[in-house]
Amino acid sequence: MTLKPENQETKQKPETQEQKTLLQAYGWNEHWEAELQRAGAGGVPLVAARVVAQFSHQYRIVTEAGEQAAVVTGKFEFEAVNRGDFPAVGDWVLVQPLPGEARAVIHALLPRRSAMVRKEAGQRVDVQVISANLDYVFITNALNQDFNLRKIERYLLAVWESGAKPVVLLTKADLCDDPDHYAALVEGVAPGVPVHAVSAFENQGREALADYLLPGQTIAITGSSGVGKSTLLNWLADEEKQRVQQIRESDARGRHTTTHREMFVTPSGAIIVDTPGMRELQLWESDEGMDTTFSDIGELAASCRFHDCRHEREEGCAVKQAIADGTLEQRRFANFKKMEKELAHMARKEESVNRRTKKQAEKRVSAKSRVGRRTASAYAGDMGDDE
Ligand SMILES: Nc1nc2c(ncn2[C@@H]2O[C@H](COP(=O)(O)OP(=O)(O)OP(=O)(O)O)[C@@H](O)[C@H]2O)c(=O)[nH]1
Ligand SMILES: [Zn+2]
Repeated sequence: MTLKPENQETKQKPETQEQKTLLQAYGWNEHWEAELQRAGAGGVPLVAARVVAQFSHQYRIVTEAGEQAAVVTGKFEFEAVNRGDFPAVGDWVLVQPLPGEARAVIHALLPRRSAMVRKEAGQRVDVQVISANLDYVFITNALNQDFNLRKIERYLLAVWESGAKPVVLLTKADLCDDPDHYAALVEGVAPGVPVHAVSAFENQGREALADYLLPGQTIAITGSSGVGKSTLLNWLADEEKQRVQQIRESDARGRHTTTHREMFVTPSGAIIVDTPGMRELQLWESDEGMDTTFSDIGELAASCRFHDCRHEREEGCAVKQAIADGTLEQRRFANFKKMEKELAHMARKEESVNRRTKKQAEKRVSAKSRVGRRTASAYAGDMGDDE
């Protein structure tokens, strides 16, 4: 008699704990729980999942039940206006598990807390989300001849704009006699941003990263080719291989960790994102990011005699004065002007594209109300159905 309830407990308890652990290991928390409640599950039984890898039209997701392939619903695709509306690595999505089928179906996206976005100004501006819901982005720069403050400024701009918090990692500290000197230079152009010198080769500076590598925190690494990102990742994930081995012994799910993926959980519990997109990040700037990255110039500009001073040949220009007396570096100002110009160029492109996209969207809506009536039954169970 006394054995029975105990048995029941041992049967149920590990299962629910394990299932919770898997999603939580990937960053699920009260915030997402609240978003899930807000989204409401409609008529279809939907479960939460995180996107861990993205291919052109297919995703790998992790649900409480494990990892699997997924595609978006036809409705999702139909309603997407640009590429940014589709799921990206790091997104939390609501899926219909479809037992017995190879792929789950993604019905909806929970609102993003942050997004690294790439906007391409070619013939048209296309918005692409490179990764979503990052807490920190490690901006890497090497402590050798490649050290480049201007590059760091550009990355900072992109990270501020994303909504994630930037951290600058100066890699290959073993190649440098005075890492502190360079760290101070970075601090000069990145007020308030943490800067750490590290060396994967000499296992140096790892303690400083412990502040970020916390359970449930999602972190991506960016920086130019050759700065040592792969080496850094292997260094950070060193114990991961062992852990995967352990999981595999106790739970078949561990096997999934060997398939292709762009997101993994480190021994410390932090979730690392490593996608080709983050690696070859093309930098895009915005007004908001500009204000944060160049707050010093903004403050100076407030003291210029003319409100609309362009800091070129104007009388009483505080920015020019700061350059003359050495408090503002000419090169930093030049970088600021260059980015400002690129921004203006992007903004003009975007404006004309927005006008076109709006027209297309209007067409879609009127087409949808026609199609909607015909295929309403097919969508009947979909989330947020407004038909
Ligand atoms: N001295 C020194 N060299 C390093 C360190 N970390 C990486 N390297 C070397 O730097 C080179 C580039 O390292 P990777 O890790 O491949 O650089 P990456 O940023 O991943 O490069 P991509 O894959 O092109 O993006 C390799 O030759 C590494 O051995 C370090 O801490 N110290
Ligand atoms: Zn001025």
